Amino acid sequence: MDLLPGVSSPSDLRRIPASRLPELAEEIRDFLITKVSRTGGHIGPNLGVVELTIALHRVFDSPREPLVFDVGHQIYVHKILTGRQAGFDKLRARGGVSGYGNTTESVHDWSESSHASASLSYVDGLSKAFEIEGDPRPVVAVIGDGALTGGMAWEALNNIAAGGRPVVIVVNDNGRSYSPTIGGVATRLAALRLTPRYEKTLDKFRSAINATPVVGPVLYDALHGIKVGIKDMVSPQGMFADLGMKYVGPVDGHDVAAVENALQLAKDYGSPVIVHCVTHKGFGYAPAENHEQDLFHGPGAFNPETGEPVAVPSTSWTDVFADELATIGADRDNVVAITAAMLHPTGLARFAEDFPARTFDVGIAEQHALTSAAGLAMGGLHPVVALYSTFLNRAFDQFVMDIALHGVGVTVCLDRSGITGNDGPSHNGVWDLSLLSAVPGVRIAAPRDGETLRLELREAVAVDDAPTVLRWSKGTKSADIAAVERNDGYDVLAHGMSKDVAIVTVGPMAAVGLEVATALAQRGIDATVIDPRWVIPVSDELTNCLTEFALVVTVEDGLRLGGVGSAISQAIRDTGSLTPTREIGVPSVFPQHGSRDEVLRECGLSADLITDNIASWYARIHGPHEVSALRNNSQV
Ligand SMILES: Cc1ncc(C[n+]2csc(CCOP(=O)(O)OP(=O)(O)O)c2C)c(N)n1
Ligand SMILES: CC(=O)[C@@H](O)[C@H](O)COP(=O)(O)O
Ligand SMILES: [Mg+2]
Repeated sequence: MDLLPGVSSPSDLRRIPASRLPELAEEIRDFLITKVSRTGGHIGPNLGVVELTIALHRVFDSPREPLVFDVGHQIYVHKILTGRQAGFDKLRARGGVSGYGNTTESVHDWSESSHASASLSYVDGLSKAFEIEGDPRPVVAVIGDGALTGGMAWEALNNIAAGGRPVVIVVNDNGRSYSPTIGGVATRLAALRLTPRYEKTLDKFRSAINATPVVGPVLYDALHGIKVGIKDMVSPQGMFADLGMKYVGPVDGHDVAAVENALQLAKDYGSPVIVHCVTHKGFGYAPAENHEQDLFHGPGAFNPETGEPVAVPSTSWTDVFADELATIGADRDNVVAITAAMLHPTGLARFAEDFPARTFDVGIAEQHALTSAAGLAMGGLHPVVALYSTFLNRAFDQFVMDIALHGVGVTVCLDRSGITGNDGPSHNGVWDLSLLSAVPGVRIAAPRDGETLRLELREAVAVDDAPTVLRWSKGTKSADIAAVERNDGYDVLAHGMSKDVAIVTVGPMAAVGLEVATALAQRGIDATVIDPRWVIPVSDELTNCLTEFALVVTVEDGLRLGGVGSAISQAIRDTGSLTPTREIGVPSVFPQHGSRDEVLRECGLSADLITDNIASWYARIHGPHEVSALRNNSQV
């Protein structure tokens, strides 16, 4: 009889006999493959933590003893074991479970952010809180080898190691981020992975001691300290011991009993301890295990039998960037590329293939990526840093103080800008325009289609005395939209017959702007659609053009507060013009996961809602009589 349907809480799990846990693990794997093949998601990372998560919930009493998952993309098994199996039919979609932690879904979840390398800081804080409250309960972080390459993890380790509090850090070491994890930390972990003899020694030691009648278990505990000593001798783990952290492992992360033993040891230890679990991303599912690029890190929907993708391939914004950067790389040998452990997702794989010596994977280390880029630029090169927009947030200071302050020629290319949707609030790339428009000297372009992306990327890498930024959305690129008039400071995409309304669109909102203009015309309102291309700084040419209109509306897939619209309105006001302006953008909220279109609509960024708003603003500003007169004129 299947076990999984009977598990809706960790206490249900703990009632299952240890001998049947491998069976449960297989049921969970089948569940994951069946569900995630339909919805898409992080199948690889979650197949790698099935046994680990079972062991976690058998040893620790969640939620009283917190389990914090780093990034949270590997949290599906935790959700399956904490009463949320039904939510997987709509995983990452509206009405289903989110793809990361979600405190609204369950008390078992702690962090909702999908930004890596933060889990140790959460548990540092939680452990300090419990200590102050006189509560000796342990806290647990599960952090991947990739997330361990993020600087924040080491800031936290520095604090945890000195604190003496019951913090258990489970290193889920599968040797991968998307690609093989880079750097000294990864190399050290790999060396540790090669010393499995430690676990065997410990097992023999434990079984010998525990076999001693009566005094065995007591003796085992009493010898705990010696075992720790043995650990230090048997397992070279200077990396953590030097920090004052005890170390258990390396443990076979797919052996539930071995992981349970190691976790119990760590829990009993009562002070900061690392449990090093060696796992395999995609474990138990051949299409994932054989997927060299990223072991099915986060595919879209796929055929469960073959692993083949279901979606029909289309040209993405990322594809256009990848192609154009490789072409630029051939023309300009001083152009180099930097990724923060996302070579393929950001489109740098082609450049890396053509120019391996000019491509740098710095690990999940966006702050370092930017300041290293400043160094590369100071050294005479032109770095192109490719990130997802949301991950730039954590490197804002480095952008301002290490790049912009020095006026160095670094180009930052932000993929997944704007609303991404299914990856939840922490993945939307909506802060970039507001944050960066405040930076002195920055130049920001928002391509509206593939052609303008190519053009603006070339323009960006030609600038060597200021930071340049390009930002584009997730997924299929917009159809090319030709300008009906091209000026230095802006493109006109559609001319109205009068100066009723100017709709200034940022990037891919151009297509929406043209839809709105057509709809307004049917209501007797004339709209001109304008794409600034380079949206920050606002060009004088654009500002002067806009002051001639009766109403200026900007539309951007980014925060309304402090976005491009704010900058344009301010530029118009600074001329002394009284032209009324309105800014349409993403409100300052954290929208829940859903499709991009669903979330854009909720934010008021759908063509019909924009049309209604512009019509009502126009009527309110210019009076209904004028609108009807206009309507009469336009019918002439
Ligand atoms: C700050 C930040 N940068 C980039 C990412 C994108 N990202 C998500 S998972 C991942 C790899 C994580 O590797 P690891 O921690 O080893 O976990 P695994 O996928 O191997 O389980 C990356 C780079 C992120 N979530 N956060
Ligand atoms: C976990 C993580 O940060 C990424 O893997 C995220 O899921 C982005 O996925 P896409 O590449 O599909 O936008
Ligand atoms: Mg990993």
